[in-house]
Amino acid sequence: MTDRSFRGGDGETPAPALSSGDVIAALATPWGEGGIAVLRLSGDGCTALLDRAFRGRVPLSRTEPWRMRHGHVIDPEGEILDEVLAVRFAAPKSYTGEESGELHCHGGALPAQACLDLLLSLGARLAQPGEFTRRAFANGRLDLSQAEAVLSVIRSRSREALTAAGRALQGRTGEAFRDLLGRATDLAAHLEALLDFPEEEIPPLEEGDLRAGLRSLKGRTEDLRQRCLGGMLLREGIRVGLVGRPNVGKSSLLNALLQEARAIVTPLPGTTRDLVEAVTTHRGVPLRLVDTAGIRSSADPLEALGIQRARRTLEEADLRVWVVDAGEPLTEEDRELAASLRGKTLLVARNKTDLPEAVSEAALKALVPGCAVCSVSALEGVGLEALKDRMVEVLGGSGTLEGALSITRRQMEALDRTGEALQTAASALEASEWDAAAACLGEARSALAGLTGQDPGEDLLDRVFGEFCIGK
Ligand SMILES: Nc1nc2c(c(=O)[nH]1)N(C=O)[C@@H](CNc1ccc(C(=O)N[C@@H](CCC(=O)O)C(=O)O)cc1)CN2
Ligand SMILES: Nc1nc2c(ncn2[C@@H]2O[C@H](COP(=O)(O)OP(=O)(O)OP(=O)(O)O)[C@@H](O)[C@H]2O)c(=O)[nH]1
Ligand SMILES: [Mg+2]
Repeated sequence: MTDRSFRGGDGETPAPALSSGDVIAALATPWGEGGIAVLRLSGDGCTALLDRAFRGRVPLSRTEPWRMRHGHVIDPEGEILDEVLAVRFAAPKSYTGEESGELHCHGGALPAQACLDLLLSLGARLAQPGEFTRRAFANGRLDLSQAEAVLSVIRSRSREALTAAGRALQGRTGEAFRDLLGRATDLAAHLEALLDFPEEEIPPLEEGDLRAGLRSLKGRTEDLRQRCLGGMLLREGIRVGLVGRPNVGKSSLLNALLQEARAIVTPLPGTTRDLVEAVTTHRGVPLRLVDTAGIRSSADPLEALGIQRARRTLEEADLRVWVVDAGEPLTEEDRELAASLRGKTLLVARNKTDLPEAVSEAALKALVPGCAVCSVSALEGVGLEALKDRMVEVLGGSGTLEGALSITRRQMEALDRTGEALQTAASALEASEWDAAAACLGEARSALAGLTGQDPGEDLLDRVFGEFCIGK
């Protein structure tokens, strides 16, 4: 058999010299019991390294790449560590774009650990979090938004989120970013050319063109922002605080929204003390609902602590649902709470609409102007779908989530910066302040360049890939 000379690490075959740190290895599947555990390697020389650990009918290096082979992983003493399948990828046709390989071991922490230890002892280095994907990025296999999308795919919590992440992984987001950057660059070049004119001689026609170009760029940026906002919602979800005075039915509403008796409900005001959190998914958007203690002034120290937490949730949530009892006239507590909610992202849930009406929608709209009021009955399960629709809409998932593109918070911030810079540029242009307009356009371009990942700094890459798990 041809594989005899490839008996790995038995002292007969000297290890090929590896430049240190070139070959990375890691477990690509979770630790613990499972069907299969996949170890992956990447870097120049990883096939030679695998030859010393894997014994099949023929050495892996002599097999056709991209085809699975059966064999055993053998330690330096000749002991079989596991029966495995192995595959090699020839550069550049691999995930990382480098020479790569995989060992598919029996699932379970021990076989995988033993095989990984062997690979490390043979000269591989344990990969850092996200290092495979980082190498794929460095080798131009993925752009930065695709790399970030890998994580979104992994973390998707709904089919809709997976679709949005899949679009980004296919490169849709990167394309859109590059398109905007290209247009911004054209505009900047146009503007620079005009700056060479003495001020009074700028042709009015050119000026009109420039304004129109900027308007269209702003429009495109806003469209993209909407699609990305949808993606953000699908990826990150919304933290929704259910707040209100005691006994209005916050816990009942939580339970009704979850269709599960999660929180304790009693007719006594002051039932809920601690925060009760639970997630439900609506139109693909994870809604993290937080039930809180009814807010009132209380002498009970325990209740007071709960109320403190309720107030903190009120401050920190992405969205507050102010729950009101429609069957009882508004109290001073209601009015105080309404005042403290003013200016925040808010929905009103007019609960207990199965009872004779004491509080009308109009009265609430007058109390919190511009705020949507949803009439519901937690008891009878009325109006809950509409309430959930509104939760998603209020945070910008209006229109459709259909064309949503998954992006990260980092990307969303850069897109926001782009929009703001374009807005300022437009105002400057209207006022014929050319230099200011050029500066703002420059800002927009640098924000977009951060998005397309052209020339990213090490710290940015550390931040992006540091979130990944080892082996991705
Ligand atoms: N076993 C295994 N499953 C996996 C991965 C992997 O690396 N290994 N992936 C990784 O995370 C994902 C799939 N992504 C991948 C993307 C490109 C290539 C690749 O080798 N592309 C080459 C060769 C294609 C070919 O066979 O011709 C290319 O595009 O040139 C592999 C995986 C999910 N499933
Ligand atoms: N008729 C009617 N009663 C409701 C409705 N929702 C809740 N209730 C009742 O109102 C009372 C208080 O409900 P909870 O859900 O405990 O109210 P809460 O706002 O969580 O109260 P605290 O935890 O004390 O702040 C209970 O008796 C519920 O059965 C509703 O839609 N209609
Ligand atoms: Mg409660």
